[in-house]
Amino acid sequence: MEKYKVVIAVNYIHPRFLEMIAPYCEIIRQWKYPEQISENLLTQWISGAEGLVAGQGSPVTAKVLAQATNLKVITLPQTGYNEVDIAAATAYGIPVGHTPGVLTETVAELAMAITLCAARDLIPAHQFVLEGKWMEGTYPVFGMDLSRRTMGILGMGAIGISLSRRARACGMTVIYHNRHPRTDDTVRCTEYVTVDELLRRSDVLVAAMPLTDETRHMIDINWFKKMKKTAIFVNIARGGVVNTSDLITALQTGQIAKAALDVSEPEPLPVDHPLLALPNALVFPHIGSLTERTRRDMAELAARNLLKGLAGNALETCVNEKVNYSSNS
Ligand SMILES: NC(=O)C1=CN([C@@H]2O[C@H](COP(=O)(O)OP(=O)(O)OC[C@H]3O[C@@H](n4cnc5c(N)ncnc54)[C@H](OP(=O)(O)O)[C@@H]3O)[C@@H](O)[C@H]2O)C=CC1
Ligand SMILES: O=CC(=O)O
Repeated sequence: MEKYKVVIAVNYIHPRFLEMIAPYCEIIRQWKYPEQISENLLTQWISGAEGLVAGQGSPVTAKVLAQATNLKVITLPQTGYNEVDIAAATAYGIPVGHTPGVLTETVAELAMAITLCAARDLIPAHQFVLEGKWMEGTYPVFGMDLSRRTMGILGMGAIGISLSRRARACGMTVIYHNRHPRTDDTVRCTEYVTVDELLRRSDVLVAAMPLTDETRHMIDINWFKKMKKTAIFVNIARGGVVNTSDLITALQTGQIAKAALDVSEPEPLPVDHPLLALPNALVFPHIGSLTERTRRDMAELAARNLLKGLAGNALETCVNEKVNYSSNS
């Protein structure tokens, strides 16, 4: 049997993914460097590919897709699909697979964890012990308790809902904003509010929406000015939903109290980036779904989506359902 020709344009791929596709696919090109692959190089590589593995940092633009004459499927071993021009993929009839669902609880758990780290000053407190300062006196910084506070979630989707359950378990009131209020039972005990009300009332504001043309740099200084000066801003969505220099200003001027960020713009964040010089910003290296079990589940779902698409069968989790194979047959 002739193997399908596949290009891997992400610099890390879980071994389980490679193991699952090995009997059916020949990897004709694989990007292995820490920086992201350039649009020009991907444009050259794509012409012979039937399958493309893309994701964090791979620019699957309209220019790249215009050369993808043999491409049957794109698979992303992640949920966010902001790296792919979905309109162009759809126009070319190429289904794009991603991995929602299998990582939801894991990412919500991380969101809750970094919220707690920021609220209770956990990392500086640990540092205080490591530096031997405890011998000189008690830890001098008061934290903020979460119970009887309000969490505002911007983007009440799968991850937002899972996070809202955790926040309520901590005794928080949960309010949220989406473009459309949810009508299902999952948002029971939460309140839909306008953006202005979300900003005004939140003690913790969490960004959990996708990065799109509409949300890019949506959270800016005008938003921070409407927030409480004691508020914590948490980002588990994408760095690009925030104007980073405005966030730095807000943290420097006391417009908000703290930030806890699983994602940043750029990624990776260089060590001399001004965000890292701020004592009230906690930055984590995009580890929302980084557990052994979840990454394996994501790898397996991404591999199944690739193999199904290559065989002309419906992807299990498709971003552009309109061009998924089942809807064509
Ligand atoms: N840090 C990490 O490791 C991870 C980060 N992510 C990020 O989290 C994002 C969300 O994932 P998930 O919850 O599964 O996605 P979902 O699609 O389930 O939820 C997204 C929610 O965002 C809302 N939304 C979309 N656009 C806007 C907008 N302009 N303003 C306000 N709300 C908006 C949607 O509601 P409506 O359409 O009504 O507006 C929807 O409820 C992903 O796109 C990804 O970027 C995902 C996984 C891991
Ligand atoms: O950020 C990770 C993802 O799955 O999206």
